[in-house]
Amino acid sequence: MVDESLMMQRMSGRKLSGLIAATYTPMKACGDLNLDVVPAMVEKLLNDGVSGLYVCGSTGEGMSLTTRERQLVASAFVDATAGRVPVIVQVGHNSLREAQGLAKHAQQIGADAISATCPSYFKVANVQSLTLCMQELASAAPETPFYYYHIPMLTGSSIDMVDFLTQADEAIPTLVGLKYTDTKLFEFQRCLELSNRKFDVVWGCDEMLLGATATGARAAIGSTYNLAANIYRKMTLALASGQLESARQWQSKSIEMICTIGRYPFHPAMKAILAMQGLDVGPCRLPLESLSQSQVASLRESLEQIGFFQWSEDSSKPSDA
Ligand SMILES: CC(=O)N[C@H](C=O)[C@@H](O)[C@H](O)[C@H](O)CO
Ligand SMILES: CC(=O)C(=O)O
Repeated sequence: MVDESLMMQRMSGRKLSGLIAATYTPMKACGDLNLDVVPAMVEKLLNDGVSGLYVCGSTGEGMSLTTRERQLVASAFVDATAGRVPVIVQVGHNSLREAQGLAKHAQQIGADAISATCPSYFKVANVQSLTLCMQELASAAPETPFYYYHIPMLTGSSIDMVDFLTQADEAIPTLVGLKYTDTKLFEFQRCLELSNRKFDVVWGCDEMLLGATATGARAAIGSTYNLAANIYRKMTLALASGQLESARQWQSKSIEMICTIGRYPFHPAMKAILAMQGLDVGPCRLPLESLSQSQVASLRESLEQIGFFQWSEDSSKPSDA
């Protein structure tokens, strides 16, 4: 049975805020999980000032893991975090039954929230169908806040999110908001402003965080907050103190970093950068062209050239770097 009072308590105005890292899933060279590294990953992120973790998302390769592995990864991050920041577990699956199992497990281990993409092999074609799918999924974790994960570039379902929030509000009692990974700032703004700012709509495109912050974003979930949370924090601080030009320069550093990484297979390159920062999280699960030694060397050189290692670590202004 749904414990309404508990639900109300958990959801009463507690919105996410700040930078939430979409964590990598650490693996051994052979491709098996390497969960021993999780505590060190969590400590690094907390030291970097990250204010939440998003586990088994796109960055964490949730879709490439077995159900059991996803449960183990979720438990490892929840345990290592020990309540210091919220942990959101991504439970989307092409099989809604599997997704329900993951949702139930996430609730049992005490995840602060769950989040899910829609099924994507057979496309979810309209808002009614999306609402029904997510209702079925979220009902398996009736005491855990739910964020729908809107990422049309990967799911192929670009359903209007204002329509979805409007319909799903009643149908899904645990729905608290969205992880919005698209570039339509106007749609994001409408979602934020819907029903007297009822929903927690979290921004998911790191290279446009400045625009999203100006639009009203209070929280962002992304992959590059694993590597360079610092530059985004400086950007947000600059914006908050009216230094728009400086804020723009920090966003421009983020774009430069992402474009540099984007010249290589993206996720393996991100994992290689974490290794440069002292955290060996191994290869990716899919054979996504692991970087050769010479590619790692050239990635490092390109990052040095753009000043990445200075501006992701020190506290100087971008113009001083
Ligand atoms: C597809 C994907 O992984 N999107 C992430 C968030 O949802 C982002 O954090 C991007 O990785 C980031 O914005 C770089 O393009
Ligand atoms: C980046 C992101 O938000 C994800 O990994 O799902």
